[in-house]
Amino acid sequence: MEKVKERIELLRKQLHEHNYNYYVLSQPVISDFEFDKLMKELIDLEAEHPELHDPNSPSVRVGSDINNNFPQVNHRYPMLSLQNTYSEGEVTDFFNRVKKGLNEPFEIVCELKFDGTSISLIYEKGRLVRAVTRGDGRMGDDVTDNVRTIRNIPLILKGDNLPDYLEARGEILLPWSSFEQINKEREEQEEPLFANPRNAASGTLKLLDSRVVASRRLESYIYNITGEDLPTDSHFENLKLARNWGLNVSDTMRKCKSPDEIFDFINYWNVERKNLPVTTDGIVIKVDSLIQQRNLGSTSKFPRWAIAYKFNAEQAISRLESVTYQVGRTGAVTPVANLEPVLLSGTTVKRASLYNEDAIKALDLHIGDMVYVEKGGEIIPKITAVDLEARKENFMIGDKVRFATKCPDCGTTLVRNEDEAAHYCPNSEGCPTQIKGRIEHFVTRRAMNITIGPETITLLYDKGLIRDASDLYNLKFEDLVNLERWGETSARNLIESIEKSKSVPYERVLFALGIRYVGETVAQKLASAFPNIDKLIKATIEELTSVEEIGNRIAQSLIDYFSKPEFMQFVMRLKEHGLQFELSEDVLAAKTEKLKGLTIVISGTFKLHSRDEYKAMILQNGGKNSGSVSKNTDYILAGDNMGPAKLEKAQKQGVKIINEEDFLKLIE
Ligand SMILES: NC(=O)c1ccc[n+]([C@@H]2O[C@H](COP(=O)([O-])OP(=O)(O)OC[C@H]3O[C@@H](n4cnc5c(N)ncnc54)[C@H](O)[C@@H]3O)[C@@H](O)[C@H]2O)c1
Ligand SMILES: [Zn+2]
Repeated sequence: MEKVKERIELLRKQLHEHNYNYYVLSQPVISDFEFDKLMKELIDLEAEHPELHDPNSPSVRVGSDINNNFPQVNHRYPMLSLQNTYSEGEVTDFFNRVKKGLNEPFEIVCELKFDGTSISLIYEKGRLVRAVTRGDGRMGDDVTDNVRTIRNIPLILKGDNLPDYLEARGEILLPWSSFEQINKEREEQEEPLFANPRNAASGTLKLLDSRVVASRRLESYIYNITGEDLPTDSHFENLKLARNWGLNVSDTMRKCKSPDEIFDFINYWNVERKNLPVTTDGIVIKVDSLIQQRNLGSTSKFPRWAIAYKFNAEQAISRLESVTYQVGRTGAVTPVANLEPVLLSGTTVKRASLYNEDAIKALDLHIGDMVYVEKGGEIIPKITAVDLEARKENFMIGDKVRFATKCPDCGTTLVRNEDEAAHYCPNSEGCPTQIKGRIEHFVTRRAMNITIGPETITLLYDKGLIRDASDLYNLKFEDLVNLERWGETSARNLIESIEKSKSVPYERVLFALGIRYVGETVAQKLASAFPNIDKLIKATIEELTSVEEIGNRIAQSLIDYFSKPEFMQFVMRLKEHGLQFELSEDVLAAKTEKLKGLTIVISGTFKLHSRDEYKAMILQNGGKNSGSVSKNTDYILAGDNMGPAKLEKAQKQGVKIINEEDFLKLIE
């Protein structure tokens, strides 16, 4: 008995933590399948031991995505989760339960289960007034500003017979193509990758800068209409009408009458879903009639009139042939597993990522091992386990995999910092891959936008014409025109493109330098806080971390960069070539110091300007914008629906609360 209690408590604790990683941080550490297995164990144990019931158990509560960066809003109708299963038998059980519960004819609607993050779009008289996340099911985060940037969410609905009050509920997702693009950029920045499009979508929806959200190409799929005076009693018909109103309803939903028809739908989409532009992780099976739905009711966590059947992630088994290492432009070394080619989710897989030394150790990997590979949405698949049974009878088994000690490119001894998982090649000045990688980053479209490909960079590097990106500005027409396969036009084009890059604005030049952890957004933040490079070079850790979103890790990386003579000389050479190392006149002219020294927290929704506009105004006027209330807060700029937690904290700390008009007077 004591044992069971301990196990239940441990499971609850673990599941709470995984919920937090998944919903709030958008960085899960275990797979959904493993999570669902733990949850099932908890549910089964709790069913056997009703005396250990706890209303706060993760088995009876919706996992919450609430963080304190957004105002919270109550849901008029609760937003629940779905009961889920991986077993066809449980789908049949569900069907029979419904049949028994209703004891009258009924119809089922089968839909794809889109794997993103849920949203409730509130339309009043056809206008989008609010968009709220699921939160804990009873209240969610108000992310209206961000949702307004999603192109297939109409701000005004079409048609005349619209209900006065309407909640369109659906999923916000990131198509595969955008997900891969974002992860490619994060990889270049050596930022942690999103495990799958779902985490990328939920992470994006909770960003504080709507402009970044707008650039990420989120999409919505609407799967439910709630409200008073709905047009019909059929969920299916209402969704069809919603499509005419302009909402994006998938045309894959089908009506079914029997378990067999449901299984046909499941089997069809288990194959066909691989051709969809977005991720799906199962199908949802719902009772069609709204009256029947109400009669069946809900638990505190999910409706009794629906169930989700989830697809298993696809796995393959293959032999590990070797482990090789790749060096990135910041010197980070990543291990790659080379496998005997094997078919997985329709593509031939030859490589899998191994992340870092700890991941290799955890798998206890040996060359020749039979390993399980899975494609969970990553750019390249990952190894999830080793077949230990197979190892026993395996005559081909080789050495235990040990992380490389030398750089595969330049032979320098690798280093690993104490609190980091990654190994680095410290030879930033002489390691060819790093040098070429930095030049490739420097010229990308979003940095200096110079039209030159990796092959040309390698060619010019091998010929000794460039040793770093600043040498691009020394290139002469004569240097290029005589190169093999080059002509006058290509030589002239490159010279012109290089010349043009001298007018690229300061923030993009900062990004182009390729300082570890300094991505586009960070570069923008730095540029507005330190309007020229000399100020940035002189900035202390404290000054750097006082800028919004700049933490210790980024600050330390900047300090390290500017303390290396080779990088300082590089920056000076770029300066001599005439690149932009300060904010342009017009940006500077608009700047004031009216809010100098003041820290302001923004909370609630506003009428006169958007949150982002207010944020920009604070920065433009020399103030600091912070996400949470603390003893350093000077003002709270409060709109409607300010989060109750923030309000209470503000009153406790005695922070002054001002409204939109007061704020605008401050900067008049
Ligand atoms: N790996 C982890 O650490 C971890 C942690 C927490 C949760 N999870 C995963 O998340 C699941 C629980 O998440 P959840 O509560 O959001 O449930 P869920 O994602 O399994 O199902 C409910 C959600 O499905 C979505 N949905 C998509 N298409 C739909 C449709 N056509 N009709 C209705 N709803 C539709 C809705 O947003 C709804 O909220 C777990 O089963 C687990 O797989 C994983
Ligand atoms: Zn090296």
